[in-house]
Amino acid sequence: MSGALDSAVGGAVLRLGTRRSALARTQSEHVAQALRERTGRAVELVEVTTEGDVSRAPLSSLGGTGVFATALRDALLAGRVDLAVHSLKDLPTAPADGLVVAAVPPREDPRDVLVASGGRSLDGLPAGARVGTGSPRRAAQLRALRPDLEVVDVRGNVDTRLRFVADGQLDAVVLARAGLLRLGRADEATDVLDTDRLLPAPGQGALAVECRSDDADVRAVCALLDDASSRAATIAERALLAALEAGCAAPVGALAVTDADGELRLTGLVAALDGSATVVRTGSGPREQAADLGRRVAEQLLASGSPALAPLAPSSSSTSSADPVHPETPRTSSAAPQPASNAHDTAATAPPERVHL
Ligand SMILES: NCc1[nH]cc(CCC(=O)O)c1CC(=O)O
Repeated sequence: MSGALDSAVGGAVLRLGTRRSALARTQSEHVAQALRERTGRAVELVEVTTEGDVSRAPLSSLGGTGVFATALRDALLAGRVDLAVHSLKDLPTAPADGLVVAAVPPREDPRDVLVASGGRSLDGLPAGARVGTGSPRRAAQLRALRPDLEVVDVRGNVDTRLRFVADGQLDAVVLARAGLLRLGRADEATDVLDTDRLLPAPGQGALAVECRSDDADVRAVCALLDDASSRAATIAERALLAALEAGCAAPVGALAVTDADGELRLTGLVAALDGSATVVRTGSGPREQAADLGRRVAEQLLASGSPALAPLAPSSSSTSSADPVHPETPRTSSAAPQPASNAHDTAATAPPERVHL
């Protein structure tokens, strides 16, 4: 079970824990194949059922969809698997005791896309069109861009969401381009939403390969997959998210890119859930100080005094819960029927779900 034993026998089979969704399996297989190619080691996928896949569960930590990560992390800590692949945007920002992100492989396209019936673009959707997303970040930015659309709260895996459009229940859905690319379905996108229109979630498009901190063998193997620029970008984005989680309850977007001189440039956004206010700040700095950059841009956002920044109600943060997978049918967003009001009122009556997808 231990890393030491694996090293002793040399080339022991690496057990890679994966969730069972098509996207999770594809991402895991992608990492498994990269490891096989670079190391010649055998890698087998071990399916781990997570709370997020089977039942309603409380968030395991402030601000994260820990439901997706917890069972994989438990399997790692129990020695049932040697490594696990997460969508970085689903991984809680709080580090897990005894575990380490051993690799951030080269990031896929971080942008969101629209998949609309009739091949429509976002601008081409008629007023009143029903657009599905389960993400407060996407909902808020969609409402800011197109207040005339009806944003519908949908849950379910990528295939389920695409089916809502195919069978006419919805006019469109918004999804991560990275997920569609990995599933070989990127050609179903009808509008690629540039990041100045819809800023992605922190970590979107990136994977995290996690293993036990004391497993030197697996850490060394995984290090071969690490991409310094993807890692630095996601460190900055997640530092921004972590700093904002401590201070506000609004949906958050963040994207860092490496510019021509090798510096990181980070854009962060918070939005009122109803789209009535958004605030965007940017900053840049050396890659080696990515976390500082994230905290600095977060401070600028917090200092903006924008009504988009709903203060975090003392009692709300630990009790809010989210189930990003079920039910499987679209339902009108709980935020939609509320009269447009400032973000402070919204936070007081209905704390937004602490899910930053
Ligand atoms: N929680 C859902 C989730 N987690 C990661 C991805 C897409 C892949 C990525 O962002 O890396 C998705 C689907 C989506 O947002 O459309």
